[in-house]
Amino acid sequence: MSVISRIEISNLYKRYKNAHQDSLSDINITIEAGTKFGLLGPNGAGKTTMISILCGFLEASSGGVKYLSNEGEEIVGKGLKSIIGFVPQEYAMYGELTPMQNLEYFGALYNMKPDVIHERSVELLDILGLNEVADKKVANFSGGMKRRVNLAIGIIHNPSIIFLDEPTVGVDVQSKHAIIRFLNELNQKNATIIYTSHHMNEAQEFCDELVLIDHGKVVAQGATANLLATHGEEDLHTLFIHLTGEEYRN
Ligand SMILES: Nc1ncnc2c1ncn2[C@@H]1O[C@H](COP(=O)(O)OP(=O)(O)OP(=O)(O)O)[C@@H](O)[C@H]1O
Repeated sequence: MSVISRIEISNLYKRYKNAHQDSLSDINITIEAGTKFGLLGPNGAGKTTMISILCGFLEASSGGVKYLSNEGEEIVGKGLKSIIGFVPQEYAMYGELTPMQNLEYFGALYNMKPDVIHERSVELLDILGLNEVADKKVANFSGGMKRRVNLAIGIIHNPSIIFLDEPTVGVDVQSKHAIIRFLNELNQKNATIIYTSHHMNEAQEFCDELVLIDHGKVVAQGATANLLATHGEEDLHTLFIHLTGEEYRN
């Protein structure tokens, strides 16, 4: 399998059916493999739309996304599906099943062998502090536990590019800490992490690179430290307000 070198997003536009304006407009971004990349913006900015297009769940209206190998070839089809992991904002799991049963189910969808699924599940549940509840129904779990199960499901097939839509929303400090620590560990093992968040402190600490979008357009992009220096801001929260304004978004 080819190793991913970068993701190139060029002249990307998205307008939903019957919408009167673009949800994404003229997006041009290159994401280098191995980065921790933040996709930030206020409510309705277009973050979920962008992640959905990047993962292939949604079609762009024009322009596109290319996953390129080290040899400069485009990675497509099954080869691409196997290297992408997606952790959605909503809980994508079966409440009546245990974490282990959920992982067995989703692992099978990736055509993983049962013994490989089992080994990987035991490892993930252990790392994410879920081994003691591996045989309990997910429906009774706390928000933080469900988020950790969501994460384990999204990466059961050991993807090298991991998309996460608000992975730390609505969880306690302990789960948030465990999730971020685990994402850092995955990144150290060369996984590319692309995530959205509303937590500016967390994003500032976590991301090497980020893009800030507002009303479907890129308003800033670059290495986190460079962006702050260029705009003369001390932290991402202030830069965010400076670039996107203070009015409410619906
Ligand atoms: N299925 C859809 N049909 C029509 N418009 C949509 C659809 N999904 C999203 N939109 C619109 O596209 C824009 C971008 O939405 P999107 O959900 O991508 O933003 P977001 O940055 O992820 O927001 P949030 O932070 O609230 O999750 C919004 O104006 C939204 O109303």
